[in-house]
Amino acid sequence: MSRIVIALGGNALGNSPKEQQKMIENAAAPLVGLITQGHEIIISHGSGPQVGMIQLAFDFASERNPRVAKMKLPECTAMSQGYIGYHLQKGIKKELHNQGMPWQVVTVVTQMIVDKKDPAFLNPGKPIGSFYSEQEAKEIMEKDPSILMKEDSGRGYRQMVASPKPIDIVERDSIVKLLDHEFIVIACGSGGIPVILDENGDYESVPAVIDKDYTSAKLAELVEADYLFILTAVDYVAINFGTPEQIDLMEMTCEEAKRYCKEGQFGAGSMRPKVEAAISFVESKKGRTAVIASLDKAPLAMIGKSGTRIV
Ligand SMILES: Nc1ncnc2c1ncn2[C@@H]1O[C@H](COP(=O)(O)OP(=O)(O)O)[C@@H](O)[C@H]1O
Ligand SMILES: NC(=O)OP(=O)(O)O
Repeated sequence: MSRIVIALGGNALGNSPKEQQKMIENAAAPLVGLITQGHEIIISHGSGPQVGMIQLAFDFASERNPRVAKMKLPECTAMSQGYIGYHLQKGIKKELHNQGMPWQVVTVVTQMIVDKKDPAFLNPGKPIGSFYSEQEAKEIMEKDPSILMKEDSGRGYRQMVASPKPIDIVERDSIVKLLDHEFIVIACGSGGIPVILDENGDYESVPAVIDKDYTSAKLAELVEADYLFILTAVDYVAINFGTPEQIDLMEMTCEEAKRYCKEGQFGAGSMRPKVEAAISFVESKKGRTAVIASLDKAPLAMIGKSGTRIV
């Protein structure tokens, strides 16, 4: 029996509630399949697109109706944890029911401790929200100079926000207790709600979005997982990505992965955090393996027939 943390990418979850529910329904069978094989699973997920969408919806509504308040990033992140967690609970519960299995599935609203002096607060590098053309991005920045838009892995321009590194999970004990009682746990969604400890020992949220890949690696380490599966929108990690010389990688060692990172082979804010998270998890203890694969091919990735293994 292995303990497996599965991180679902926000961009792999589609662009609307309907698409998201469909993607999750498709993923539910292989996820439940892991449980029937005797494994224990913990699910985390991203929400870069969803957090941006929620923030934009509140900005738009509050400009038109004074009864609607603007919503800050930590609250948008909390809402995305609830919204995506709900779809995951629903999809997985349905599959459990179809297979006549008794397990319970539960989402934990999770806060993640970050360092208030993290240099990421001075250099926003996490893409959130939809993709825009260069012209649209310029217009958005002119209208609101507090917004920074940058190109994201050849896919268009997106809003960039601060993304500090995760340090510890506030609800860690609750997550472990739920696992010990055989719950299927969805936790650390959207990278976790970023909080810092104030002088009184209370947690205070900070305006940022943590990368769910780093968070998932941290979660996997803290719950002593054997495997970390990072499921996204591409089947493999590639070198020379997006060029005629693209090579999909079936496997890479941590040393090779570090070399490719140095060469700038992986998109900042997209594939690079996944590879760095995989390295950090694999190096945290002997025998740990990470796999980066597509949500579509999750069943194949789980039997080693698709995706990139980092060993
Ligand atoms: N070297 C690379 N190999 C594969 N994909 C890459 C690479 N560099 C950048 N990417 C991009 O990274 C994307 C995955 O990052 P992202 O969309 O942020 O993930 P998610 O939201 O699913 O967590 C891929 O869909 C691809 O467009
Ligand atoms: N929070 C986060 O990393 O989301 P994505 O995986 O959707 O980018």
